[in-house]
Amino acid sequence: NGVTLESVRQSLIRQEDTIIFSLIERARFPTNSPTYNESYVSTPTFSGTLVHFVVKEAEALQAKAGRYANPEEHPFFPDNLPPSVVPPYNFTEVLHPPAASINISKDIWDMYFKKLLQLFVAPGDDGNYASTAASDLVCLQALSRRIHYGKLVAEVKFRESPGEYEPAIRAKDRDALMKLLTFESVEEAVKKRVAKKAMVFGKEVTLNNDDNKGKYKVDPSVVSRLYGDWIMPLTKLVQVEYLLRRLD
Ligand SMILES: O=C(O)C(=O)C[C@]1(C(=O)O)C=C[C@@H](O)C=C1
Repeated sequence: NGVTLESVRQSLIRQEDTIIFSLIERARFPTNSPTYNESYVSTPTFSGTLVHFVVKEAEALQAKAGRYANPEEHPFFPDNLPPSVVPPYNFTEVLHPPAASINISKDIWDMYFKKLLQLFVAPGDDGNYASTAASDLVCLQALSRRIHYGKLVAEVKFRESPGEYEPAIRAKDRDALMKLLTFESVEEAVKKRVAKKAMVFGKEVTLNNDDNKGKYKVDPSVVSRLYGDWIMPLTKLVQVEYLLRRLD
């Protein structure tokens, strides 16, 4: 089949649009801390935060609709998901089967709530907790898809030069694998491009030509930082995990 490093990079570039728009949508709301406070939700059947509740219930619904039959999708709460009600689609098998056991959703969840959110959301409370949780869900799913896409990136890299990767895989040498799969110049380009996209997508659009006064819906330098400090490192972690299992 026709996956190349070029084509997977094109997909990562396209996914930047989705991620940046999702951040812009979340940034419409202030922090809204009750969304993340366990004492806010009261039901005898669920204990946890509102965002946990919304993500779990949304995943149950989407599981029924077949979302997780796609190897590119990874639920945050994989335990006890209901079965799909739709017939299976025959997705082409590109990944090495042990890939299915890799799910770093927990790390993505922690990164998003403990690190990212406070960097691009203004403090405050406007009562829109349900919409806030719904926006978080969209961000989390976009980030998860991008980060787990590292499986495919790693597969393509392995296929292009198995001889380079095999010794490091056999030696279980994570540092060597990390070096092999890293392209500094690509990472620099990603950071610049996402900042530029944040400028373009996050501009106020008016009919006059008034300039934007340097105001954007999410700070372009923050988007660049999210990618450099969190999104790309987790994508690389997925690549290392994948490669370590590539010869199993
Ligand atoms: O483009 C690649 O080669 C990737 O592996 C993707 C990615 C990224 O996450 O954007 C990760 C590691 C590389 O150093 C460069 C970029």
